[in-house]
Amino acid sequence: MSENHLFAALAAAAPSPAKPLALLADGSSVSYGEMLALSARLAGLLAARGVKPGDRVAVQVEKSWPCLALYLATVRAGAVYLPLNTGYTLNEVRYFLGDAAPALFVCRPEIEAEASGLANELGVPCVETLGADGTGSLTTAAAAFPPTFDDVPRGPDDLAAILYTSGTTGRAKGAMLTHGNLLSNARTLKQCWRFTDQDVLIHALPLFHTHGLFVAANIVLLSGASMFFRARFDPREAIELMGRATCLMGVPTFYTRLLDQPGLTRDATAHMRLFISGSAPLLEETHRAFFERTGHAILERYGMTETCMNTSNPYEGERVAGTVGFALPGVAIRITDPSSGAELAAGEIGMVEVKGPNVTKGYWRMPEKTASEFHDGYFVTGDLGRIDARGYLSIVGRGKDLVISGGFNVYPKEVEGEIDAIEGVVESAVIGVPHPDFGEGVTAVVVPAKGASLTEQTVLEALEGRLARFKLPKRVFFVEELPRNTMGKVQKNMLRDSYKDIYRRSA
Ligand SMILES: Nc1ncnc2c1ncn2[C@@H]1O[C@H](COP(=O)(O)OP(=O)(O)OP(=O)(O)O)[C@@H](O)[C@H]1O
Repeated sequence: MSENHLFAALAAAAPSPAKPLALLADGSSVSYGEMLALSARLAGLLAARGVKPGDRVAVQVEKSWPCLALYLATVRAGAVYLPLNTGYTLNEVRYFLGDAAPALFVCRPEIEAEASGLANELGVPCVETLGADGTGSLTTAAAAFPPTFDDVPRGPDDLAAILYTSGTTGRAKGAMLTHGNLLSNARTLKQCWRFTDQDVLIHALPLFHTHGLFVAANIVLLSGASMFFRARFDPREAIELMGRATCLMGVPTFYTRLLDQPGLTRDATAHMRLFISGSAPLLEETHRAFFERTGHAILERYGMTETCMNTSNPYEGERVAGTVGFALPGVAIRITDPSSGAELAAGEIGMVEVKGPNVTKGYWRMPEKTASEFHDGYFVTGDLGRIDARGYLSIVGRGKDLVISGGFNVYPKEVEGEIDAIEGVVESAVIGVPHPDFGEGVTAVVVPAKGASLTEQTVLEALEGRLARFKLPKRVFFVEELPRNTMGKVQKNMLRDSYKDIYRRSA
C-alpha cells in the first residue's frame, strides 16, 4: 500500500496492537488492535452496502470511538468521509445530503425515521445508525465482517474527506481534502510539535471538525500515541487528567474555562509538556494569565477547514501571545492588498493567502467559487493579518468582519484590544452595523466582569485618545456573554443581526 494513502500511513505508525489508543470516560480503553479491527469490519460493511471508491459517506453522530473507526473505515474503502456537525437540524442536513449525494448516511438512532424519509426523498440509497454509546445498526451489522480488509489504493490527489464550512456567510461549501492534504499536514504537525508514542493527548474536541478529527486524531494515530477520549470538555476533569496526560489541544474557551478553576496550578500541570490552542483567536490576556498560573506558554496555531493548519508558534523558541507563529514547513504565506491583490511588505495589514500541500483542491461541485478563492496559486483565506519583521503572523480579523465606517477601514481586533484592556471588561466584540451617515457604524458589544460598574460613557471615555476618532464605537452595549459556536468562535453575524436597527433614523 502506498505511503501516500492516509490510512496506510496511520496503520504503519501503529504500535503494538495491545497499546491503548483511546482511554474512555468509564475507565475502559480501546486498543490500537481493536480500533483497526473495527475499522476493517466497517470498511467491509461499507463495501457490502455498495459504497465505492470516491463515494461520499455522510455522518452525523455523537462522538464515540466507533465513529473514529468509521472515519478510518471510509478512508480504507477509498471513499470520502463527510462529517456533519451534530447541531445541524434535519433541514440543514437536507442541503448537505442533496449537495454531496452520499452513498450512505450514518445518523443518530433518535432521528432514524426522519433521516430515512429524507434519504428516500433525496435518493440516498442507504441509512445506518450509530449512537453515542457506539451501538446502532452500523456496528451491529459490522460485527459480521472480518477484522481485516484489503484497503482500496488511493493516491495523494484522491479525496479523503469533505468538510462543509459552517456557512455563517451564505451557502455552506464543501471543502475537498485529499489524502495528500491530510497526511502532509499530520506529518508536519507531528514533527513541529514533537509528538511521540509517549504522548497522551486530552481529546475533548468534536470529531466533525478539522481540529478534533484531523489535527488531534490524525496526529495521535500517526505518533502511535494515546488519548483521553471525551465527548465534551470538562475543565475540572481535564485538570485531573493532566496528571497522566502530556498534551491538550483546545479552543480558546477551554483555556478561559480552565483559568476559572482554582485547581489549575503549576503542580497540576507539571506532567504536561504542551498546551495548544486554535480555531479562534486566543486573547493575549488568556495567554499571559495561563503562563502566570502554570508556567506553560500556550502554543497558538492557525488553520481552517480548507487548508488544514497553516502556521504555528514554535515548539522551541518564543511563543508570542497574540500571534499564530510562523508558516509551517512547506507552507507559503503572503499578505496582499485586498483591493489590488499586490503583495504587501512586512508589518502591513492585508489578506492572508496560503499555498502548500495542505491546501484544498477546492469546493465540492463549485468550480467557479473555487476559482475565485485562488489568487495566482494561493488560497485566499478571507482572514486579515500582518507578518512582523521576525515572520510571526497575527490574525487581525476576518475580511468579512472588517468595518468600513465613513470610508475608513476599522479592524475590529484593534478596537477590541483597547476595550479589553479597560478595567472591568472581560471581553468584547466589535461589529459594523448599518449607519445612515457612515455606511457602517462601529459598534461594541462588551462583557463586563461581575460587579464592574461600567457604562457606555465610561468605556467611550477610556477609549478617547487611545484610538483615532473614526475607530471609536458609536455605541457600546453590554451583554452577559458573547454568542459562540461549538468551536468557541464568536458569532458576529448573530450580533450584527441583533443590533442591525440601532442607527436607523426613526421615521
Ligand atoms: N489561532 C487563530 N487565531 C485567529 N483566528 C483563527 C485561529 N485559528 C482559526 N481561526 C479562524 O478560524 C477560521 C477557520 O474556521 P473554520 O474553517 O472552522 O470555519 P469558519 O470559517 O468558522 O466557517 P465559515 O466558513 O462559515 O465562516 C480561520 O479562517 C480564522 O478566521
